[in-house]
Amino acid sequence: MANKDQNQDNLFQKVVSHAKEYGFVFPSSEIYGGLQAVYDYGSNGAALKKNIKDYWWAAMVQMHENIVGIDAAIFMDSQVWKASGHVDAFNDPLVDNKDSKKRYRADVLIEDHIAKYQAKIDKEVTKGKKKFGDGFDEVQFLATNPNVLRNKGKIEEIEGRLKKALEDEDMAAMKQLIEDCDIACPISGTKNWTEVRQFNLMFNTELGAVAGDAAKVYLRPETAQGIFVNFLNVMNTTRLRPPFGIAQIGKAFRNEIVARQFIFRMREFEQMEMQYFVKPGTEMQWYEYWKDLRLKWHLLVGSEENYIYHDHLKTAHYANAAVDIEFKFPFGTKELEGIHSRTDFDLTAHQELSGKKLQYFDTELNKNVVPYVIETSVGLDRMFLSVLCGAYTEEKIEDGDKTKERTYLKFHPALAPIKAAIFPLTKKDGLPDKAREVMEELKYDFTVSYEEKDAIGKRYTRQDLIGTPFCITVDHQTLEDNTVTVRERDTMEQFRLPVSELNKFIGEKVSLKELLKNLK
Ligand SMILES: Nc1ncnc2c1ncn2[C@@H]1O[C@H](COP(=O)(O)OP(=O)(O)OP(=O)(O)O)[C@@H](O)[C@H]1O
Repeated sequence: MANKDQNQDNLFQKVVSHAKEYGFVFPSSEIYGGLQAVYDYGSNGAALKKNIKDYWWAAMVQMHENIVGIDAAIFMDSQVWKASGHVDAFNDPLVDNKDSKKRYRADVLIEDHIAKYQAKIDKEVTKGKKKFGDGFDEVQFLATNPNVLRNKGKIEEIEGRLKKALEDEDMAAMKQLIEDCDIACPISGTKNWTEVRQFNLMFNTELGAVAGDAAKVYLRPETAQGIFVNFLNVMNTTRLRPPFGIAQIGKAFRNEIVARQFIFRMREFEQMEMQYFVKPGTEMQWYEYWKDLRLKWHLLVGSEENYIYHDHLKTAHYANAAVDIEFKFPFGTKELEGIHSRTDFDLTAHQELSGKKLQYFDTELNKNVVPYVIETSVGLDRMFLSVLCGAYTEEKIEDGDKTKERTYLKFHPALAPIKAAIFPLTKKDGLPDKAREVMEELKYDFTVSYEEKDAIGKRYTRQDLIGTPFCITVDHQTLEDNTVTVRERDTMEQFRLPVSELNKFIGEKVSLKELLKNLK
């Protein structure tokens, strides 16, 4: 267990370093020390991110004739966030240590404390395995060992109290739990805590130049509300009626208290959300449809063993069913995408506060109705991280009598930042000119790169590290018969192709159509 965790920790550190070293993700304002939980995307990262967006947009908007895209502003009337419940309820419990001045999420402090009891149980199991060897019966051991039972009891007790305090939004109970658990600040080592209080995750600023007149506005914490407030505009301009969807990709901002795990939890991030408006009573059928289709979308570019569904037993105040698609990140299996049946909560709330009817005329019922909504919501940055973690591959390869390590990013070609790299074998004999000619043929359709520095082997390695699926080498034979060597990233196989066939060959491999026609 400990070894496995250690490997996973190492793997995560490697992915984070790789992302920086090869131009995928940099800490924001790094020359000034970096801004916590804010990141910039480098040349390869920006290209990968764009390809993920295109993949999502094609699957959601282009492939569904009843789904359209919009691009709403980040700033919205602050009444939007009153109606949606964010002003009153988008909170996390927060506690400060008075000595270190460090701020924590109270529930996370308690969960980290619970993890210590779990670690004690794991240690007992390791000891048991050592002692009893092949005769070790783990189930029996867990059910009877007094140390295990004591620690299990502690976990159950603390979890129960935490759950109740969160449900009741009882901050005093949360503080009491921190005291009863004797939790010390990891930085100062003291137990000198402030009261636990609710902390609203929305950032706010002022709109308007004249002091006093300026209105408070929030940076949107989700893109969904931009869709709800445009429900009528879209219906009126597209003539769509339920079932239909509105999709959007855009930035969202949350002042997360615990910002860790790289781009998994950021303060500025992007969401790809779609709200599907349906006739009341049909929502569960559409919920199942989207639950199924969204997982299939992930599986087309990822390995099946990395994804699971996690049904929510307790749903948010606005939902009557909710499921997460979770991904096995190296630091744990965590939410990647949420599919929520949001009922008519949002439209009804906006209808009440704005006084505008947010309804459609249902011809079967012969009356105006507020539709129900199924939402699919995936973080673009989290998707990026899942794709990066899934692609990071280290393997041993035989090279004569030596064994070498090879690291590469096994992106699906449709997502790879660069589709093909073009190399002249040498810098002599007119090969660079010929290679430039090949590049000219390809660059209008694909993102390609040209390299002539270093030996071919080194150039292959550099492209492997950024996940380029094809390397194309122009050699002396090219000058005679206009064929090139194509080397495939994953198999490292090489074969010759006429230059005239390259567009078609690469086009099929990276085509969203080839990928998405399997999305059924
Ligand atoms: N701080 C964040 N950084 C990056 N992505 C995020 C962040 N918060 C949410 N997301 C992404 O947006 C999606 C939808 O947001 P939603 O409000 O359902 O998340 P959430 O349940 O609050 O997430 P979590 O429980 O991880 O905070 C999430 O599935 C996730 O992919």
